[in-house]
Amino acid sequence: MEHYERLDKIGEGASGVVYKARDRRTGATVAVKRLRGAGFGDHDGSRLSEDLLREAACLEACRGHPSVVELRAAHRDGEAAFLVMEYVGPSVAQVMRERGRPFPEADARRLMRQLLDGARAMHDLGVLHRDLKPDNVLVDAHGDLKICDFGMSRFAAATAPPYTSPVVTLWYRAPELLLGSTEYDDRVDTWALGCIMAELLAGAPLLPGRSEMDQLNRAFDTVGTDDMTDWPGFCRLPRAGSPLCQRSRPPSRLREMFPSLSAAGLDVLSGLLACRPDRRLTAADALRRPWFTDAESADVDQPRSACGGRFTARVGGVADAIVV
Ligand SMILES: Nc1ncnc2c1ncn2[C@@H]1O[C@H](COP(=O)(O)OP(=O)(O)OP(=O)(O)O)[C@@H](O)[C@H]1O
Repeated sequence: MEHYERLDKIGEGASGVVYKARDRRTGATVAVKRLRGAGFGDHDGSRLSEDLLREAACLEACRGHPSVVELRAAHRDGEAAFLVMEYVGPSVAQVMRERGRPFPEADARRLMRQLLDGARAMHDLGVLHRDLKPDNVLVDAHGDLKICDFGMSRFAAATAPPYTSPVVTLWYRAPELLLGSTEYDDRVDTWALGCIMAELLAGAPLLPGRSEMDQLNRAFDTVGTDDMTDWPGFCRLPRAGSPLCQRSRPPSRLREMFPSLSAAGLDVLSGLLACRPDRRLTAADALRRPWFTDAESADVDQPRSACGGRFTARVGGVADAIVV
């Protein structure tokens, strides 16, 4: 890590501390995430190596997509493990806090197009992010978004269920996860994207629950249960017997909560926030809805399709150095 001069601390979370740094060889500003040190029961540091490899592998798979933060290097250095990434900018959470007011619909649509395009690409590659939230979406100098923090990610294609539960920060956690599902799919990410879309449009979190059951109650009260109990996977959910699932609920309140949102915007929001996972939009489905495809939105938004094409061709080679 001698190539990097550490500058300010820019973030800290459950999995590590993130610093702004300067690459002494190129002068480029980068972000260096130091993963948390080996803990109890990890005397040989094997968990740290595993965490580093998993996060690096998911980032590397998505490398070259304009909506995913770019991995530059990964290092295991004695007791410590580091991920070196392009430096992007503040998180959407920080930007929203400073802005203090909602985004207009056209801006929200442009941002959601970028996020859904990044999610579609990662899901096509078999990567589940599993922790999408405004803190894990960064805003670059052009106002474009990049998804970061793949610390909870997994290659779904490489491992069959059961998957770990719980994943995803509480306020963005899908109903099936709150009900204990271990057989979930990429639609846990699209639920989280629905919560982010609502937050961009409202300027405040949609479902700020205080506990898992409070979170589920808020989700059911806001979007309705969508006949959740008829979902074929429902009876396998560990918490299927919860009284919260038996209570009758009013239909979705999203229209009433977002009175000025266009019908096409509400169609995407309700589709991402469908309670039943089998009725929820995937990222690819969402991008095919009229909100994104009609002539007006296609003309007005900046579709980063040139970059999307570049991603299809994939950036050649691997990151600078993956040393574990
Ligand atoms: N490439 C980057 N460029 C700029 N800032 C970044 C970058 N990567 C991370 N950050 C900042 O650091 C914060 C923490 O990073 P990250 O989410 O990867 O760590 P974490 O320990 O997994 O956090 P959490 O537990 O909250 O999910 C981010 O919210 C963001 O503000």
